[in-house]
Amino acid sequence: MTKIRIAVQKSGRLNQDSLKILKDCGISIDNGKDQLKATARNFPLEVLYLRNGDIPQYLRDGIVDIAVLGENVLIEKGRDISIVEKLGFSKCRVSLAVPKSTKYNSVKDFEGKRIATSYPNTVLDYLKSKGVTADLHIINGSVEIAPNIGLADGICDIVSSGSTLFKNNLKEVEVILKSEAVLAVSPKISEECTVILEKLQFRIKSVLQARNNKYILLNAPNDKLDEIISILPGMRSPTVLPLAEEGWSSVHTVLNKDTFWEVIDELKEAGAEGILVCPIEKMVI
Ligand SMILES: Nc1ncnc2c1ncn2[C@@H]1O[C@H](COP(=O)(O)OP(=O)(O)OP(=O)(O)O)[C@@H](O)[C@H]1O
Ligand SMILES: O=P(O)(O)OC[C@H]1O[C@H](OP(=O)(O)OP(=O)(O)O)[C@H](O)[C@@H]1O
Ligand SMILES: [Mg+2]
Repeated sequence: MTKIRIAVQKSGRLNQDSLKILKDCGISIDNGKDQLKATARNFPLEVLYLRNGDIPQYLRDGIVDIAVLGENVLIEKGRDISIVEKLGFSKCRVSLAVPKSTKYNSVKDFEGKRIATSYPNTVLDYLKSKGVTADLHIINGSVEIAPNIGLADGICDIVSSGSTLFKNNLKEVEVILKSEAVLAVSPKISEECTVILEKLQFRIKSVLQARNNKYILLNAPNDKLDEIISILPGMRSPTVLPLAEEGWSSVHTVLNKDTFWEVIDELKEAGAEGILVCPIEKMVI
């Protein structure tokens, strides 16, 4: 039987969340200790554990059909590879930073300067688009230390909370790109594997939808129902059921987690009571 091959980061920031999304899709993977390859028990899928930075080449060569990796890595070394799904975790940005004490006006200040980075293509493309030429020092890790040891005038690296920059007395001056974990597909994927990918994508979408939404139930006096319903976005229109107590109804709907608290505040204001918020296991639209 044909199996789709997926690359997942062997260890590091993407590993656990990548496996969690497969698990939430109902796919069980038997993992032996230090195993570099594993097979799913209940889905035609094989997992290869690889370095994030090596994955674009495996996709290009068709060694793996699909992969979970950082979008920033694709921008750096896999612009020819398509993304089929953004997965919503490992959100970060790739930015230029300089020592706090450096006076900074614009990206032109990098002209002729030394920049330490693990993302040379990303930096070069960005600087080129701004008409700036700089001298790159390519290093694979601990990039933020470079200005402090005299290796560079600035850096380009991943920033998330900003604490690594802060600890190294650096300030973020330009955001080159924003990134998150993505599902990417090999240009060499077969037709049979494309069919399996479609099934997997359908499950992933349901999982992501569920993660992004909450199910809410509330009680409302009937004379406030119209106002309360007008506040609710919902999948279609909310479900309204009569309560045992005369003059009251129970309203059920789905709320997006981004607007969740604002909507709850408005609902309370409009007279909603006994608001219950429940996680959604899967959401098929
Ligand atoms: N601080 C961070 N916050 C959020 N996401 C991050 C952060 N650092 C890295 N990432 C994202 O996670 C991905 C993997 O980062 P990680 O540091 O685990 O691996 P790596 O050292 O870049 O790769 P490799 O697997 O090749 O060793 C990055 O490509 C980026 O997309
Ligand atoms: O803005 P922050 O939240 O501080 O995150 C940014 C840091 O996280 C990443 O390093 P990581 O911890 O993955 O170490 P690594 O360099 O060994 O990959 C990245 O290379 C930055 O150094
Ligand atoms: Mg890292």
